[in-house]
Amino acid sequence: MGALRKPLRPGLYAITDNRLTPPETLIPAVEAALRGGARLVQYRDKGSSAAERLSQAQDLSSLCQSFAVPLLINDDPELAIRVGAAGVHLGQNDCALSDARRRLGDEAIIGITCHHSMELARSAAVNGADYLAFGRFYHSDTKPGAPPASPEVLGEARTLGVPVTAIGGITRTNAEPLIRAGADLLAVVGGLFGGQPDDIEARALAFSQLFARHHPLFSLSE
Ligand SMILES: Cc1ncc(COP(=O)(O)OP(=O)(O)O)c(N)n1
Ligand SMILES: Cc1nc(C(=O)O)sc1CCOP(=O)(O)O
Ligand SMILES: [Mg+2]
Repeated sequence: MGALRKPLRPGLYAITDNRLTPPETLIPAVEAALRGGARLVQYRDKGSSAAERLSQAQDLSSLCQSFAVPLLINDDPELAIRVGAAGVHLGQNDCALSDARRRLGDEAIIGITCHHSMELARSAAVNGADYLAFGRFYHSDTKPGAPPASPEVLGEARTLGVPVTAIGGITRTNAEPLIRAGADLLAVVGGLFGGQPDDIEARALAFSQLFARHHPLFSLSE
């Protein structure tokens, strides 16, 4: 793996969910994740109106800036521009990486879903993706139909020199093999925001401690 580019640091990648982090708890929930050491945040909301999404993304953008942690917007480069987010996450059925890059500029962080495919990963790397996302690694209540992946792809993808993200059903108790296999970031919804809200910070901290033990570039103090 090369050094992480732009402001990307290895660690927990917190992804919001309009079911688990509804508008009234979104900001305290993400703040707890940031206090626990989340290194990247994604606003992913498949249910709210455009006006609600704008308001929530604005609030998240301010919060993430106060922690100096990049905020990415799922699927929606225009919303990312409107709220001054650091970038976007795009799947294979979302807008093309080249279009998003043209709209957001060279400094934007653009992550690409690669499922379990090195072919998709090579194409995303050649086209300037800032991280490659593989998954799902475990059963996911958030996205049960996501195609499965196995950890070997993480090690293979490291050879491309682009940061590698793992997603899908990840919890504190099943995360270690994914970091050891090569994940720079673990993208988590239910394993972070599911369960008791009071425990979010402790859950995030547990992920951070796993990175401290098993990722060569992780630093708790950064
Ligand atoms: C970090 C990360 N990895 C994968 C996804 C999934 O993106 P996509 O395939 O576009 O599916 P939706 O999230 O849009 O349902 C992601 N969002 N983040
Ligand atoms: C949004 C998403 N994408 C996936 C993929 O495999 O591409 S899995 C997933 C859901 C992640 O949520 P949880 O941590 O609750 O499983
Ligand atoms: Mg998408």
